[in-house]
This record gives sequence, C-alpha cells and structure tokens, in this order.
Amino acid sequence: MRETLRIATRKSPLAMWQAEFVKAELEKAYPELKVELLPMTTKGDKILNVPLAKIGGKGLFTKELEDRMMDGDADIAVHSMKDVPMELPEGFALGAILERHSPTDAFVSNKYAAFEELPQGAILGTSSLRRKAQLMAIRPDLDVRDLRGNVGTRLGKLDAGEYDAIVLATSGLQRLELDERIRHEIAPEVCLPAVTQGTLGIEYFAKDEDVKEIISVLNHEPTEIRTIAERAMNHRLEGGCQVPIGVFAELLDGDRIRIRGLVASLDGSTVIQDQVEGAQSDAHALGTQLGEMLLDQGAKEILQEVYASDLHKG
Ligand SMILES: NCc1[nH]cc(CCC(=O)O)c1CC(=O)O
Repeated sequence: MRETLRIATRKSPLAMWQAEFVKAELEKAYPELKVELLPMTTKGDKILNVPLAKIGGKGLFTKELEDRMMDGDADIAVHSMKDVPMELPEGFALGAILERHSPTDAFVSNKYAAFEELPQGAILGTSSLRRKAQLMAIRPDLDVRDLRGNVGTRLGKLDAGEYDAIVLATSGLQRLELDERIRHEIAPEVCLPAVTQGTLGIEYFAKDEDVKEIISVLNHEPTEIRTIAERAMNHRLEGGCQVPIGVFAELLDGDRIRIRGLVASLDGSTVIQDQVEGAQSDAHALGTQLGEMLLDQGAKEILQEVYASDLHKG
C-alpha cells in the first residue's frame, strides 16, 4: 500500500475543512498512512463578482484539481457532491461517497427568527436560483438579491446590513462551527434541497486502482444510493446547480426509496413537483423516471426558458 496519499483541495475554509475531515477519516482507518493536503485556487473561486448562474461552466470548481491528479501531483480530490458535474471528465471516477450531513438550507438573520417572520418586501440574499425560486413561490413580495462568496464573506455581508436575511447550506455552516448563526433549518417541504446537498465525495484518477481500494472504506452505502437517485434525476433534466431544480431522496423501511423532485421557473411563479417510490436497487431508474415525469408536466418548457434567459448567456 502507498505510504502517502495527497489530497488536492480548494483553499476556501469550507473546502479546507472538508479535506481535513477526509484526511482525519483516512488516518483513522489507516494509522500507518500519511495524508497530505495540496491547497489550490480554482476558476470558480476567482470569479466572485458575477452571479454563479451566469458563469455556468460545468466543473468550474473541479477542473484544476483534476489537472493536478492527471499530472501525478495529487491522488484524490474531495468535493461537495453538489458541485460535481453529472458527468466526470474521461479518466476520472468517484471512489467514495461519505455519510450525508444535513441536506437542508439554513435561515440566517440578525433581525428575524424565522423565514415566516420576514416583513413585506424584506431583502433576502442567496446565490442559488433554486432557493430564490422556491422561497419566492411562497413569498413573491420578497426582494431576493444575489449573494456570492464563501460562507464567511456571505455572513459578513449580512452583518454589514446589506440583507435582512440570507439562506445558505446548513452543512456548510455546521462544518465551520457556525451553528449558532442558524436561526432555523428550512424544511425540505418548504425548500427542496439541491442535488446531494450536504454530501462529500472523493474523486480519483480511475487507473489508480490502489487509491480506489484505500478510499472505498469511507463509502457510506445508504448515502451512495440516495446520491445515485438524486443525480439520476438531475442528469435526466440536464441540470447543473445553476438551474432551479430541487431533489431529495429518502430511504424507507423494506429497502424502499422515495424521491421528491421539483423544477421552478426563475421567479417561482410556476413550480412543478412530483415524487416516486420504489426499490432501493432501482435508485438510478427511479431518479430518471422522476426526471421524465417532471419534463412531461412542463419542466421542459421551464428549463428551455431558463437556459435561454440572460442568466445563461455568456
Ligand atoms: N454552492 C457552494 C456550495 N457547495 C457546497 C456547499 C455546502 C456544502 C454541501 O452542500 O455539502 C456550498 C455552500 C452553500 O451552498 O451555501
């Protein structure tokens, strides 16, 4: 077995936490193994003044990490699965899906205790079209404004008074020990999470079979099944994280799985949602089926509109 395993990681505090977490888990499983971090900056980290939806570009946060693995400078990359494109570049694979952390979105505010308490026309910050569309579907009066940057930057903008409240991933806040900033977690029934939100995955260079063997001890099968189901739905909808798509798979008794899915227009005025249930062994087919059901019910027109809109040009 290798004596050293090198993790390519983005430099943001959240990405560093995630890489350190995987390092610790690997060293727990293999006390002899030395795990090193190779921190780097990606294109997605540099472009901060443009809405995330506008830069589009699949793999914005993963390309540079893959280049280092291809060059042989790193063995694995740790990702928020949410940011991983539905199809990996040739030669790369996912070797482990870790046990899911909280999938929800968190409501954070210095003025209001709950989303429901926001007054008419309140200014809400979020970088996600999915959050914007679903929250505006319930509260069309809200003034939703773009909010980019890493978790610390976003909280800083809230504290500077630029927003009445912001919404961001619960897992990101918890990982950075910022739990006390969370006023409440928004229930999936109110805001369906992004595909695989709260799940970490490990990517490796597929020809390195010994690396795959090492990291496979961290794979969490129930999370893997949910990940397969959610990514299958997203793949059928051809959605990146920059379209208003929500999906949430839950495992039920008797080896069953239920997947809820949603596609919304940008302003939340149209919301299409449905769900499927079946055997966990059919997770992939069920996810695809749910995607097709949503397309048939009008998601196709909505997505065409989203892709054609200004947000997706350039
Ligand atoms: N979009 C960036 C991003 N990618 C993953 C997370 C959170 C962690 C996760 O989902 O595992 C975040 C922050 C956020 O959406 O607030």
